[in-house]
Amino acid sequence: MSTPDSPLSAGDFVEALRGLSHRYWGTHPFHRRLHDGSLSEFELRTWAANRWYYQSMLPQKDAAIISNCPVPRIRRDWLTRIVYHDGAAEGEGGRERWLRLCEAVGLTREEVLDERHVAPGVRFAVDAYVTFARTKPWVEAIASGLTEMFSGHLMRQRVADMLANYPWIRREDLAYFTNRIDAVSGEGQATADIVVEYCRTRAEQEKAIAALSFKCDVLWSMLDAVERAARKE
Ligand SMILES: O=C(O)c1cc(C(=O)O)c2c(n1)C(=O)C(=O)c1cc(C(=O)O)[nH]c1-2
Repeated sequence: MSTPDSPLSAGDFVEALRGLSHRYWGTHPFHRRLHDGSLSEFELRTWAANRWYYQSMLPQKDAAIISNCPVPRIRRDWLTRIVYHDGAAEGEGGRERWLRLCEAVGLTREEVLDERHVAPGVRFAVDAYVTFARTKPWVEAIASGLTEMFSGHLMRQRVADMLANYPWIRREDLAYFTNRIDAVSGEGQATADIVVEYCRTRAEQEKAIAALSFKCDVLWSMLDAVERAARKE
């Protein structure tokens, strides 16, 4: 008989995780405006310079997961994420592609790298994500990254909408997203498989759901802070 303490089946567990999709930042008003073309150039620059902080901290978040994880197969997997963002050499990788997008919207590398535009709320939210990965059990940290299950569709839409609605943005400026779309679909599934494999008890499953919920709050708070910072001009 199923009780409140009995583990969810793998299917129900994944459904419960997917059920958080309405909390994902895809529906945030600022993202809606990014997609429908109504952002000013200043708002676009504010978005790109702030999201830089998220992009730049992802390798440290993934390194924290590796440092807490005793499973070689998973550490190996997470290493590829670090190399994906940092690149195999200087001037390559997701980090570099994000900087190119920043330049395309009119920012200099210098003003992105020195973080002068990063809003306090964005820094606070991103730092909370990194601290989560450093201090929580590795499987919860991995579960918090499951927002990637929701991001493939959003990124595909973003490329189409930005090309249609900001005529001065070229396809090559969006290489960060076009490159990321393929990576993300595979990674989202692989992450879900790991979370299902390692969260066996109901308590572990609930922690994973809470971790994904926390991450939705991180992303949502980032956009709240970006929206406010972009009002200043
Ligand atoms: O453009 C997006 O909407 C979006 C969302 C997310 C996400 O949902 O966390 C990530 C990314 N992009 C992304 O590019 C990326 O590298 C990434 C890594 C992670 C993570 O939590 O480890 N999320 C995301």
